Amino acid sequence: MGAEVVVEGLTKSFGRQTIWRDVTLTLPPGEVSVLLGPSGTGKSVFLKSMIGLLKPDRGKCVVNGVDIVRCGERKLYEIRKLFGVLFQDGALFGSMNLYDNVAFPLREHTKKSETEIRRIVLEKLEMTGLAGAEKKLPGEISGGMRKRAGLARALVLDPEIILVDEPDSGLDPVRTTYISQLFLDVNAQSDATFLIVTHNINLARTVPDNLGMLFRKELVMFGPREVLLTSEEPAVKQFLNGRMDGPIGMSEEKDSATMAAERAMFDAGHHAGGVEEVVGIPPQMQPAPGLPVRQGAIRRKDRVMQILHTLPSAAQEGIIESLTPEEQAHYGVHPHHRVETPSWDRTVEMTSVPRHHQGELPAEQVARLPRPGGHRRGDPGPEQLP
Ligand SMILES: Nc1ncnc2c1ncn2[C@@H]1O[C@H](COP(=O)(O)OP(=O)(O)OP(=O)(O)O)[C@@H](O)[C@H]1O
Repeated sequence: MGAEVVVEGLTKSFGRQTIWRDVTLTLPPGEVSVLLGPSGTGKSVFLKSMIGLLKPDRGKCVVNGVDIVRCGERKLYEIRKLFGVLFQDGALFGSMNLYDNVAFPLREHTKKSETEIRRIVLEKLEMTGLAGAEKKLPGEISGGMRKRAGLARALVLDPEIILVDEPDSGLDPVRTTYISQLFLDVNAQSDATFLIVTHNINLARTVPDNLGMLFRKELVMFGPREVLLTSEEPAVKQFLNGRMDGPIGMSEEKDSATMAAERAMFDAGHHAGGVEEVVGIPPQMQPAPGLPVRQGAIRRKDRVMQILHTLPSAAQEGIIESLTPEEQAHYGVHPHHRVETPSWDRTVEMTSVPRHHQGELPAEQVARLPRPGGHRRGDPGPEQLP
C-alpha cells in the first residue's frame, strides 16, 4: 500500500512574495488526488516542497513519520526514494536512449545486476506502452511518448507516492485521457498514492478520488471529489467552467472594480467563454478491464462513509448515489436520505423531493399530451391536468 502524506500548515514564500500559506491536507494511502489551481498559484512549488527540493518557511510534510521540511540530508535522501516524480516535460536526459533513461535511477540508487535492471526496465516500458522503443532518443519521439517514458522512469524504484506535474501540458485531449487511464492502471497495479497537479478540467472531473484547489494563496478546499464538483464557491465554479465571469482574472484575482465592469459586459451579452454550464459529478474513470480492482478506491469508500456527515449535502447526495444498492444497504444509506449536515452548510441543504428516472414517474405526475383532434369525452380537460 502507498504511503500517507500529511501536510500541515505549510507556507512558502520567495523573499517577500508569499506563494501559499497554511496549506493543510492529507493524501490518503493508495488514493488518487488532484490539485487544481490557476496558473501561477504555486502548484509546482507545492510538489517541489513535498520532495524537499524547495524549503517551505513553516509547516510540516510528514511521510512515514518523517517530516520532510525539517529532516536532515541523509533522511531526506532515504525518504525521496519513496517518491516517483513525473515532471512536465518528462525531464529525460536528451543524450540517452529510453532504455538508459529508465534504467538511470536503478543504476544510481541500487546495486541490482544489469540482468535484473533489464527485466525491470522492459517491464515498466511495457506497462507504459513503450515496448520496442528502447533505442529511441527523447528528441525522436512525441511529447506523449516522452511523458510515458518519464512515467516509466518514475516507476522503476516501485515508489509508494507518485507526484505528477501537469501531465496534460503539450498534449491533446485524447492523449491526456490516455495518460490519465495509465495513471489509474498503474494505481490499480501498484496501490501507490498519487498526487497530480493540473488545470485540466476533464482530468479533474473524471480521474481522482480527491480534489483540491489552490487560489488566493490558499487551499480553497481539499477532500472527496464530490465536494469540489458540487461546490457553490464562485472561484471553483468559474474554474470548472473555464469562464471569464468570476473572481479569477487574467493574472489571478480580479479587483472589485474590474469584476463589476466585466459583470456589466457579460450582462450586456458579451460571451464569457466556456461552452455550457458544467455541473454535477460525472462517473469516475476505472482501470482497464482485466486489471486488479483499485484497493485505494475500496478503502476510500469506507473512509468517505465515515466522514459523510461532515460533508456538504450536495456532496453527500453524490457519494450515496455513486454506491451500488448493495453498498447503500451495507452503509445504511439510500439516495435522497441526508445525514446530519454541519451547521455551516445549512444554506445548501438539498430538498428531499425524490427524483425519478425517465419513465418511472408515478402515473398521476405524468402530463398528458393533447391528442390530435381534441380530447375525448371522459378525458380530463387541460385545466384538470395536474
Ligand atoms: N525558485 C523560484 N524562485 C522564485 N520564485 C519562484 C521560484 N519557483 C517558482 N517561483 C514563483 O512561484 C510562483 C508559482 O509558480 P508555479 O510554477 O509553482 O505555479 P503553477 O501553479 O505551477 O503555475 P502553472 O500552472 O503556470 O505551471 C510563480 O510566481 C513563480 O514565479
